[in-house]
Amino acid sequence: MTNIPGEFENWYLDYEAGPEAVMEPQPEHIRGLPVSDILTPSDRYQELFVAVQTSRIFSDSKTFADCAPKIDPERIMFRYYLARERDDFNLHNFVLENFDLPQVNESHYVSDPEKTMAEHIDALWPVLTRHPKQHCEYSSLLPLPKPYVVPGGRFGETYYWDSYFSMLGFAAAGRCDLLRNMADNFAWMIDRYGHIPNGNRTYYLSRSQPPVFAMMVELFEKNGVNEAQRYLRHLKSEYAFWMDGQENLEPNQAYRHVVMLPDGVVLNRYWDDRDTPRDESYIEDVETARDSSRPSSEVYRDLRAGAASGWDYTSRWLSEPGRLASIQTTSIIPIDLNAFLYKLEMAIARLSAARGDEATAERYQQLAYRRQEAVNHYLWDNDTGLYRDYNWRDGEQATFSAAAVTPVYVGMASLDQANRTAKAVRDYLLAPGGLLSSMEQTGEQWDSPNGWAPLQWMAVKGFSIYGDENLAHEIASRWLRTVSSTYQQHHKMVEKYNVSGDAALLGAGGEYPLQDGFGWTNGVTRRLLEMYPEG
Ligand SMILES: OC[C@H]1O[C@H](O[C@H]2O[C@H](CO)[C@@H](O)[C@H](O)[C@H]2O)[C@H](O)[C@@H](O)[C@@H]1O
Repeated sequence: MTNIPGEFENWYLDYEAGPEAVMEPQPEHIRGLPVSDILTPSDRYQELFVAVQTSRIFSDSKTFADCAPKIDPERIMFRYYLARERDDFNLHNFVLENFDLPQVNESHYVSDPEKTMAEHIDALWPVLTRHPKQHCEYSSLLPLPKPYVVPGGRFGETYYWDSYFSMLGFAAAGRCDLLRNMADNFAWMIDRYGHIPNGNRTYYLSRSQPPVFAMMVELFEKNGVNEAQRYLRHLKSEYAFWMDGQENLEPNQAYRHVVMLPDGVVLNRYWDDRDTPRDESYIEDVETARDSSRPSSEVYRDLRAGAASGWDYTSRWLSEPGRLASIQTTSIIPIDLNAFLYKLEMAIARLSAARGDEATAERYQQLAYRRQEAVNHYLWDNDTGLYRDYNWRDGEQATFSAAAVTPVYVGMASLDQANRTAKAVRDYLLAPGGLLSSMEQTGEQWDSPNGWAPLQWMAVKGFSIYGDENLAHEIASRWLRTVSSTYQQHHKMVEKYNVSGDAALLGAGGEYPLQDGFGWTNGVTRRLLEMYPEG
């Protein structure tokens, strides 16, 4: 099979600062940051945490996980043990007296209906930007050295994979300051925590999210690779995190993110180091585990691994579509994760070669080719022409979903594979309002009828790289029509959309209400408007 390089054109970065070959890690006290609290709220507040979450005094389980204590947490616990013995004890009042509730900054933002959608998006970036000085001691928020952009709504912290798609919009708006700040924050987290967490919350530290740092770094590759060089060390550290433990595996064994297949090749899966209910979805996870006959710890681990995938939740991770308790994320080798890691291997190879380190370049290129071969063997179905996830425990391929565009997007597919993926996308996923997430309708938010900005972007860009400009333009224009008609009706951008029909509908499903803001929708839409000004 002939391969088409997954290069992006070096678009429009107007980045002036000189290249820095290495960005040395700096101890936190040098940067003036407080030492992070690595206890999550459930670790710290124990019985109080369980009481608050199970009594449902907040409709969203994330609210209490994001509360900041007004005084030292140990004193709060002391007060709690005394207060709860009293007959007139009121848990809700106790929480309000002892904690500050999270604020949603952009809820006060009033859209100007006169603004075009692009102007609205550009005006929102400052509203969605958080500054390091807002850190509260003992809150679950992890301080970051530089300003960062959040998705919006209940998501008041930075999110790993969302950020790449938001960054497309910063670049289109000429916000190179934000681009650099975001990339530097993620590099800093790799130094500080050994990986990029799901988001900058203590309760997100035990997992990561789809590894897209190599794609962020690629945004700095204008005029060769000089600007990207400063992140090479971080790319290697991130790779070590994802491959941790591979050297001790035997065939059919798995450890954290790595799985050894029967022929000795290693591919990756999503994972979370904890196996308890998620702090931010505590009661939801307890109820899901109750609905399963498996040990609760296994269900919790699979729910957490599903959150690490960014597709929380989807039929891709379920053995019985529509039944969340059948979740089996850790049994699945996902097509998108392995494509992102191919991209990471190729980025390390390319940046090492540019530095004259041929031995490292050669090693990572071989790793990438090996992964590509293994994906072709286990995750590519040549009979039907589909990329699918692979269940390594039962040795079967799963159903087709929009994740199949990822190998096209990263340049890992042959021309034949890309063309056959394009045909499958047209046949099964192209809907009037854009690209559906999957063919299943389960009530989960990463299934049909929902469409999400990151999936539209990877499809548009991927098919365009492989020369199918018709399909690329078709997806882009359908998506832009969906987003702009919703914007005209509601003057807002949201997290996900129902793309199944001609009329623009807001997305629904999943474990929390639809959020507006919204980082990655804004970023992808802004960039697509630039690529396709006529729609
Ligand atoms: O609170 C539940 C879950 O929420 C997050 O997932 C969803 O929002 C993220 C931010 O936009 C996005 O990255 C993810 O793809 C969405 O499914 C969070 O990432 C999960 O860890 C969390 O449990």
